Amino acid sequence: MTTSFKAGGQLHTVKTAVRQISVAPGTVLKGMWNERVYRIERLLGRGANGVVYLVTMLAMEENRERSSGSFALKMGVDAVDFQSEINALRSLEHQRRTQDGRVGRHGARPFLVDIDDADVSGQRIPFYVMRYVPGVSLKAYIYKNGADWYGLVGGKLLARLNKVHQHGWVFGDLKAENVLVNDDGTVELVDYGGLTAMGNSVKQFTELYDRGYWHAGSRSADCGYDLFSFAVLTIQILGEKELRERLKASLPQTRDVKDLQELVRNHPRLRPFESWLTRALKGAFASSEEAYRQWQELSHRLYRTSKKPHRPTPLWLKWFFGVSVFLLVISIALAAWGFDLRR
Ligand SMILES: Nc1ncnc2c1ncn2[C@@H]1O[C@H](COP(=O)(O)OP(=O)(O)OP(=O)(O)O)[C@@H](O)[C@H]1O
Repeated sequence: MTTSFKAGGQLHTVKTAVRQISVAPGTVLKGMWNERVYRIERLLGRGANGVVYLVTMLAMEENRERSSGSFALKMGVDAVDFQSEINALRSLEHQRRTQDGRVGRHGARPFLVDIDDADVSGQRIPFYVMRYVPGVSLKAYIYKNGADWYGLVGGKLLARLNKVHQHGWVFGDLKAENVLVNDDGTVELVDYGGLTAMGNSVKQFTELYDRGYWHAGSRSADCGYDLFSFAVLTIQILGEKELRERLKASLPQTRDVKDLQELVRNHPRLRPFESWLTRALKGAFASSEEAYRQWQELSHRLYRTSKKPHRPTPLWLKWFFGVSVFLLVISIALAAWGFDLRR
């Protein structure tokens, strides 16, 4: 759960109202001010601040509706709740247009497409439209494909964070749900509500991944803040059960980064990453560029010395193997009973 600068009671009211938002697939929404039209395709996710749907933008051409692309549309209860996310996306969009100079090319899709209100069952609902990121959460990806893939995917996530840092930002609210991984292993970040300019104070974060919560440093936005969250994320993905047990056994006031370091040291899946994780937890990397390079070196070394990440065996191959073994056993049995198989 994300903690933000809202007062506790107010946050609770927002969450309850957000839970009640539900729009059926096929519903067509029209923005009240910009008059763009969207068809709801399916629910993508639900958070504390809003509900996100996959939508198709519809354009009218010769009195007929024509689809003009897929996007993610986030609805909430109060436009103020979206303000920090919208500001962040606006800044990223501005940067994309001015610095990258690649508008319109593949891979340079807009961060922010529209901001408006819509009438949903007689209620005015604020929404904004952003680029759609295909994929599943990092946790779901590793659960499906196996922990061996973490070295590769973790490297791609660090490369993304490095890019954010190079543009003068800190992501701020890094957590498993905000990292989406595509089938081909492409990693993208979603929910820019925690994006903070370097040097300012991070205001939207999730306690578990927060450096301040572990008494390991301030909430001042520097690249070490995101690298710390990345280290906790790694511990959570590779040692979830042990981390949960540790959290249950300690009080938030007494939580200490040493608990995390000890967990890493004693966990068979985390120990190979110990040197890197210890540096990230201590804030000892000079830059995320250095952190990325060291992660790549380490995971290549681990990849070469351990077994290669396996791809799941296709079902047909398992059946083929099973049937072959069965036929072999039958043949041996028949031969043993004196049947001449050549007759
Ligand atoms: N652009 C996007 N493309 C695809 N899926 C998205 C996109 N944005 C959000 N989602 C999905 O919707 C979920 C909720 O969105 P988001 O994290 O923005 O909500 P939130 O209310 O800010 O959540 P939190 O409780 O973490 O603050 C995400 O975890 C993700 O699965």
